[in-house]
Amino acid sequence: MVEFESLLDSRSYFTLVLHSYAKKDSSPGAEQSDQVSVQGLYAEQISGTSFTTPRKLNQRSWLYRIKPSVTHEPFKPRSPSHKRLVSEFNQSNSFATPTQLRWRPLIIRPKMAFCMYCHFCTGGNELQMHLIYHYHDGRYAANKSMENCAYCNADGDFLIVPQKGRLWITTECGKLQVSPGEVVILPQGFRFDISLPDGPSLGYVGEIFGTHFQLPDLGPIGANGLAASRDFLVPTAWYEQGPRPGYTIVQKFGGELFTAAQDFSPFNVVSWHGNYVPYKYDLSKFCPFNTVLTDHADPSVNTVLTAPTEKPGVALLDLVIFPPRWLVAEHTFRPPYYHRNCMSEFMGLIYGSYEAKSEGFLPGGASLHSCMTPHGPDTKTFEATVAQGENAGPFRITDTMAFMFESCLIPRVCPWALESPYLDHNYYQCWIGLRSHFSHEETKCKTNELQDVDGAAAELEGSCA
Ligand SMILES: O=C(O)Cc1cc(O)ccc1O
Ligand SMILES: [Fe+2]
Repeated sequence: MVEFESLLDSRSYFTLVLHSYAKKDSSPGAEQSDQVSVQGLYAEQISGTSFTTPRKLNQRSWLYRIKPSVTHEPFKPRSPSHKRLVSEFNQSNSFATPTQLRWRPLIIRPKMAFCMYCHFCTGGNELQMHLIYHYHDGRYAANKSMENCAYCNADGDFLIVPQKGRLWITTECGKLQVSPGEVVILPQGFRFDISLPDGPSLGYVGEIFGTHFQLPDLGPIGANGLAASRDFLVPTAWYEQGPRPGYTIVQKFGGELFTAAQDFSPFNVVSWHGNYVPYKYDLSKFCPFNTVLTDHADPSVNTVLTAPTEKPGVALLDLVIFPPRWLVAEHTFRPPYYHRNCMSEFMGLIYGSYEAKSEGFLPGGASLHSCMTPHGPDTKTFEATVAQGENAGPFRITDTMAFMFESCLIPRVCPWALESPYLDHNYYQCWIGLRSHFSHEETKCKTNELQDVDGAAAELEGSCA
């Protein structure tokens, strides 16, 4: 593994260029693309931003490979029955709903490989945004390693959040082992395969289009805190040689799947350098921030990565986490407040329990609170907090990792997510028991007291006159 230092610091004008060589002396020559490349390798560039994107945001890498990616049979559409599962969402095949939605954890059906059966449960629309941005998120379930095939997402970047079972991901830049508690970014265009060393694997997938993730600015926090760039890891170069008859590239392109046959492995990159590369991050390395005296900080305080839009501070997708931490706020309602948000919130739970939900939101489960949909702690959480009284001592939230994908786009929900047996039709019930704690009598009394004080003050003034 190589450290990803400063790669994500888009503000650094001198972005450190990473390089990795799987074989001695396979480093490129003085030029990116030598006429006779070092050790007979083909030089191939992969661009994650347009050629002319300003330098501080420009992302590209040079891959030095045994055979170039272009050496394959023509792409053919995959069978229509499978296309349905990954098609982009539009007004006719998905629904916008302001209802609070929650899904139970998925149970894995037999023989599902990651690349073929992504169970996306929500889609995005572009109505409120520049056309280039789309967004959808959901969950994956797989119990079969990919064999003799690689997946390539030509549309956008995948953010994968495993919840159960490790993922062994081979990419063109090398191998990444990603465990629950870690997240991995597979940027647009990179070919990868996923095998499942622990058997069945569950988790969440977000996909962003037209932009890439970066570290959030730290503002007044200063130069340190939240996710540190040195904790993002990229793979070291790794390659396989020799014929691979019947090898298939599965390419997601415009929301549909295509396949192309080739007779060699796409993982034939002997060395690479550049700043466009798959990477992973261990969420336990995150340095959270929080309230230290009163009031509840907005969850943005613990943003791991952000995919920005052109509007300052408005994200196409923020990855926010709720990690173990101390809650110390004095006479403050500590759980998440009741709220409605112009941003849409998709949440998942990797392990433990979530501070706003006493039951029903399980590891592997998911919830969706769309733009301006009211939500907040369930009745039990509220009542337990009130019962604790105003002066609860410091309390450590432990053994938990929840996360949120927060987006300025309004998700559209696919029919199979709304008709899913995992949908919790009783979700709304968790708030129905919230009763009024307001007492008109007490208020009246307090108002009278105030009037008395006013009266006394007037008397005092009068006596002074
Ligand atoms: O809705 C949620 O549970 C996420 C959330 C947590 C929090 O502490 C404040 C706002 C918020 O949206
Ligand atoms: Fe929320």
